[in-house]
Amino acid sequence: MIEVQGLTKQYGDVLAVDDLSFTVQPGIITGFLGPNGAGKSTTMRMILGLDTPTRGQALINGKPYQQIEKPLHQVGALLNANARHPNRSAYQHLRWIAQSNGIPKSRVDEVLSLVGLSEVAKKKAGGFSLGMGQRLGLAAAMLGDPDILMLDEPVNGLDPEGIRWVRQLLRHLAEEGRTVLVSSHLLSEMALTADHLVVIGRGKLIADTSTRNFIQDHSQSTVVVRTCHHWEFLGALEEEGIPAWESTDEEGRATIEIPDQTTDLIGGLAYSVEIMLEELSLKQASLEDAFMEITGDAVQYQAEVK
Ligand SMILES: Nc1ncnc2c1ncn2[C@@H]1O[C@H](COP(=O)(O)OP(=O)(O)OP(=O)(O)O)[C@@H](O)[C@H]1O
Repeated sequence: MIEVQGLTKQYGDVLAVDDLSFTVQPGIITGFLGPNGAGKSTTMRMILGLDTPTRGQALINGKPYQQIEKPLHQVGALLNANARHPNRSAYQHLRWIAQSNGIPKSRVDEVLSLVGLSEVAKKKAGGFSLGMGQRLGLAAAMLGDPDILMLDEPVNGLDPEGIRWVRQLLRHLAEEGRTVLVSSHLLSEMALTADHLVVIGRGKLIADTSTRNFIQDHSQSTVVVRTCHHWEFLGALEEEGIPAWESTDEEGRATIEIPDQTTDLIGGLAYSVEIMLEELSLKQASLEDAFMEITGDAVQYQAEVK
């Protein structure tokens, strides 16, 4: 389990992380979501003891990272997939990490096979593609067979097959009962990967909820109706106490928009009041739009500081 309590990081004038508190539970995939510059990497670095908090603390299984004995056996992290020596082979890279942490050679072969790099294990890592680099980073994170995995944007730059592979691997690791925290700036990706979401914007906590609830709360659907009996139908809606507003479609025709209703109900109402509809459709707000809206301040902020 990871516990973040009042975590704050100030870099000069920039408040990168602002009084952040959340818990990451084992057995599920937790998505750490926020636009670029929201403070995800800084938070992860503080959890891993690579950056000192200005205030607050982060605990891993009840202890600050620095107090953990054999940390690689408890926490595996992928922060920067390019952190490898270009002239070392994948095998040498992992062997070096394993050796300095008392991990047997046999485990190197195991993780290479786990990430599908066995066949290129002897090749220089400098020539690896982005996807192979991510796989090598994941192999390094799993070397100590840790209970906790923290991965910063692990699917960045991967092709669809690579993304699916990472998703399946994370699912497998969570099903084994591990704590999995994975960051991303893409809600669409996290909606498919994570069970739970911790959403931040401008260093602040915006949401800490199940992915299902987050999607339900932020994906609004609106029924759109077009009818020659425009005013009559608006009156019928009012009589039923159903809120609606007037709008126009792309061709400039008058429409009625009815939020949070189903086409079944609105179609049924039209039938019951004997009004013919020329159009009855459902407009779904994109989840990504909702995400941009709630984290919008953070994007604005980014534009200002650059
Ligand atoms: N070492 C540093 N010195 C000064 N400012 C920093 C430093 N590291 C991060 N920042 C600033 O802190 C804020 C948060 O950055 P951070 O990298 O944690 O965000 P992020 O959510 O991980 O973004 P990204 O998805 O782009 O990696 C940004 O405004 C960034 O410019």
